[in-house]
Amino acid sequence: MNDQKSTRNTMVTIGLLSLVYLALVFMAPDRYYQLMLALVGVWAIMGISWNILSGYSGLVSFGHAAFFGLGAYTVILSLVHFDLTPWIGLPLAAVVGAVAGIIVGLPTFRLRGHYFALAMLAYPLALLYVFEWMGYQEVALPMKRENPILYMQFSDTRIYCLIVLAMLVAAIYISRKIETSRFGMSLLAIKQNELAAEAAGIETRKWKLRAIAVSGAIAGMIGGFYAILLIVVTPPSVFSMLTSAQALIVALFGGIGTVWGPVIGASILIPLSETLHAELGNVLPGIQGVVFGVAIVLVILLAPEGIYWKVRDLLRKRTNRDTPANGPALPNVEPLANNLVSDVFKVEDMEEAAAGKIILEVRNLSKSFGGLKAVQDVSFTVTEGRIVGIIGPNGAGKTTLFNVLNGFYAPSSGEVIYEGENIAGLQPSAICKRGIGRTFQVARPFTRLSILDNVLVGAFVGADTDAEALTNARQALDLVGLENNHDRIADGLTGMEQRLMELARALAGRPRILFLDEILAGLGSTEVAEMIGVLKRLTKSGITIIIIEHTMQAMLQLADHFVVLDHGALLVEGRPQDVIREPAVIEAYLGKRWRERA
Ligand SMILES: Nc1ncnc2c1ncn2[C@@H]1O[C@H](COP(=O)(O)OP(=O)(O)OP(=O)(O)O)[C@@H](O)[C@H]1O
Repeated sequence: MNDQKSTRNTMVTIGLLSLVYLALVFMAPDRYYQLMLALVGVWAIMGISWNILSGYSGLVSFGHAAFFGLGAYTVILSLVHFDLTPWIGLPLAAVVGAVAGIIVGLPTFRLRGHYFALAMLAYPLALLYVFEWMGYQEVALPMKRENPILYMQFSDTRIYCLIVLAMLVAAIYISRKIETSRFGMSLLAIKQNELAAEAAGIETRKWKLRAIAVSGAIAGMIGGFYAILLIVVTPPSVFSMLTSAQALIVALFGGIGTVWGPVIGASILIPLSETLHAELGNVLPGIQGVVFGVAIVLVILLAPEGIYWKVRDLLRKRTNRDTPANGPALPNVEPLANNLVSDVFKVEDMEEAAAGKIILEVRNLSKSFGGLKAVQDVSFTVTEGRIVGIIGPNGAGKTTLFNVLNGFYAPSSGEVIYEGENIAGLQPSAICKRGIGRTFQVARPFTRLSILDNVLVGAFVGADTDAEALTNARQALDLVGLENNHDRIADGLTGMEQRLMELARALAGRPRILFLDEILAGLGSTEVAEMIGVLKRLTKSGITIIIIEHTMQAMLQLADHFVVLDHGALLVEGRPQDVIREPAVIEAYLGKRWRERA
């Protein structure tokens, strides 16, 4: 990510686009076409604003007209009432947009998915009626021809194009900065899986609020500029559904989740809709809406993530065809004997473990769902550098226990002591920040990102700077044996590679304890052996592992200590070779056939 090459490429692309834009502006035959080019810039910026919140974080907004309209009214009313120059009015509109973003975000981020999208719809509609009620049905820009530079009232439309180009370059720059920093990575993680993001130490609420503030600021500023271009502002012209829809559609059409999407979308859709409106507007009023409607249908059918990603996927497929696949270099570990028990139990290790330092102490932990006691009064300790296996029949409460230990559920009672502090009930991100990482049962790769960027998402929590995060991510890839494949795109990784990548993501946060939820699920026997080798190597570097796994054979090869749950309660705990001989464990979990084999 954030390397010099990517910054240079962005700068070169911005430079080339600016040259093309300027050439078009100066070749444009009349004012009409110049105005159209200015509008391309306006909607590209508005699309970028939408993309910063919705494209990166996945929180779809139908309400960006609220920020746009507030910006428009800020500029025009401050000029009408206070004679304030738009050069100050525009930054003021950005501040108003940012503040509005935070005010909207605070209550609305409590909602998820469709509920968030629908709630966002309400804000511009409410503002539309509020501004009408306040008597601002039609506010005209006061003419100040005596000082066109101070009041941004130029007779040459090309100057507006230059201003919008400068704002577009700034918006692209800001958006790229976000995209390639921990800000964008955090938003992408939220988009993929908000809970997993929390578990990776990302303070999701904080990043979402930052995103809506930046997004609102950009929308407010460009709304203010639109007011100057439009000369007359009415509530429907800035707060309408079409305004929000246009921001959304240029981004969706061009490519969601990338800064170039809105630029591509606006460059195609705005000239098309404006030209059709000019040519056919008399016979087909509302033709612009039709263009945007058709665009959205086409994009859903042909390229659901937009033109940018479609083209990129096609180019990548061609490149992959031309160059032989660079297979993954899996970690060089000796496959462990498939035959269990005998060679796994090393008494010396166990004695050493017993003498080790206690890193985690679970005291009388309980979690109930209504009347159901999913975890009941569970107590055990975890020794540093060891692997603790949590086992038990289906519904025994293993996942619930994991979720309480990771902060996804607050316990009904009990304590979890880590480094002298009771961490039970803290947020997942706060627990992760203290050095406790987690992987999930279902691997969740960010398919558009490289392996390195996927891992980087988890690295920010343990790093003060982006450079430190990058170093940690590379080291984590090294630990799991994926360092040679770091620039491969995550889409198309094998199940084993996805698991290793997810493990590296958790490791990149430099955890002292790692919770692994069925990390071996879906792997073949050779892969299981390889993964066991990787995990054992990790504990040699001092990491403590707590793992849920259904495959008993693998658990016996891995764990130094078993905690057995049944009906939410601790059935027995101890050394694996002792635990598997316990009649209660055989009865409740292993079954009679196990006794016959043992
Ligand atoms: N969010 C929830 N709301 C209500 N009941 C729940 C919830 N989560 C788990 N349970 C119940 O708590 C009990 C323990 O479930 P849990 O998923 O922790 O068991 P488990 O040992 O992980 O099972 P498995 O091995 O099948 O994953 C089950 O009876 C389950 O139905």
